[in-house]
Amino acid sequence: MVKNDTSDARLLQLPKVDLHVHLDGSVKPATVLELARRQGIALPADTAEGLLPYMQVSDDCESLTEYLSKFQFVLRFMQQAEAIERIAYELVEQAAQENVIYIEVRFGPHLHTQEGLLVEQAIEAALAGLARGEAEFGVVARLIVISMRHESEVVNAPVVAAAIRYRDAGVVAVDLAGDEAGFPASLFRGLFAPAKAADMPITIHAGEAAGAANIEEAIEHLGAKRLGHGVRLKEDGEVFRIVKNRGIPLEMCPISNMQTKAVSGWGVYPLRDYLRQGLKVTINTDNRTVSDSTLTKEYALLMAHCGLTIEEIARTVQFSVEAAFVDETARAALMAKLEQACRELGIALQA
Ligand SMILES: O=c1[nH]cnc2c1ncn2[C@H]1C[C@H](O)[C@@H](CO)O1
Ligand SMILES: [Zn+2]
Repeated sequence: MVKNDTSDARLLQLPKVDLHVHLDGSVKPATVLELARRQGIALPADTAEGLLPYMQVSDDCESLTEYLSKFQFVLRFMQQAEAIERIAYELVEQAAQENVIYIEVRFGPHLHTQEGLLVEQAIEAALAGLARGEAEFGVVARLIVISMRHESEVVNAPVVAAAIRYRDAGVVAVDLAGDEAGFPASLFRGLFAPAKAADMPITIHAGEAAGAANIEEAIEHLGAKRLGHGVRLKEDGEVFRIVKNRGIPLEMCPISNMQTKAVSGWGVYPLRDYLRQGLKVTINTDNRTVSDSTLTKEYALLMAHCGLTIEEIARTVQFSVEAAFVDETARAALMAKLEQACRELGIALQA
């Protein structure tokens, strides 16, 4: 059994970077209790523990589609600016508790407009919560704006446009998430063209619930600079070479990948092979509540099940710093923090 508190205490102390974490998948159950009371919404349970079955997937989750069904419950409580601000702030707080030094939080602003909030207001609320968290906890926190695959171009185009307008205010990239098997990347070439034209970084969920063709499409036609998951890259040698030769980072999320059945188990999880074959692999949580994840836990599971060393874990954090959507001054500061801590912890980093 691998415990949440890992056997190597250095894992908790290691400075971390979370490049792929969804806001609505990382809401604390205790916060839902309070928001429901304040918003006058009835709940199916009256304790944080009792809410978990509604907010977390179980081990017998069969697919990404089933995994995605968990988000409906929590989105009901995230329709007001105040709630979004608080949840963003609390996500930075959760990250700080395990020594995350940089976090890119992602959310789909249109999902928060069911009660009249504007996309812009949702973005501003998330940015305000991240800024408050950054000021209080010292974790540099930025926002990625998501378009959802099941939404029409009429809904998604203004989301991408808004993301571009908020670029200087803390939105660092745009993303495409949701049902990958039902909505291939090729449907979204037009959607991301304005982001490409504005030189706004693009990351795309690809190769999670569908094959490597989506990865190729995301890179060649949507303009992806990073890939969400990319687990199924190994299915196509040519696409593998494209990702490797261009140094495109993979935002892998191991626990989530097990739950959505992107792979059939830890024994065939390709992360270590990808790393040893020279891919820029990063390790992320995806959804801290839905997946019951922390980075510390992801690292411990990878060491236990896939044989990663703590040096390899630190190497992935280095890749995360290199892949972060920040300016070079901020990147250098993050790298210096990581290097200093690794020296103190006795973890050898690659030069
Ligand atoms: O792992 C994922 N793959 C695809 N879509 C996802 C994943 N995790 C969360 N989402 C979706 C559900 C959320 O409501 C949405 C915005 O965060 O993004
Ligand atoms: Zn994701």
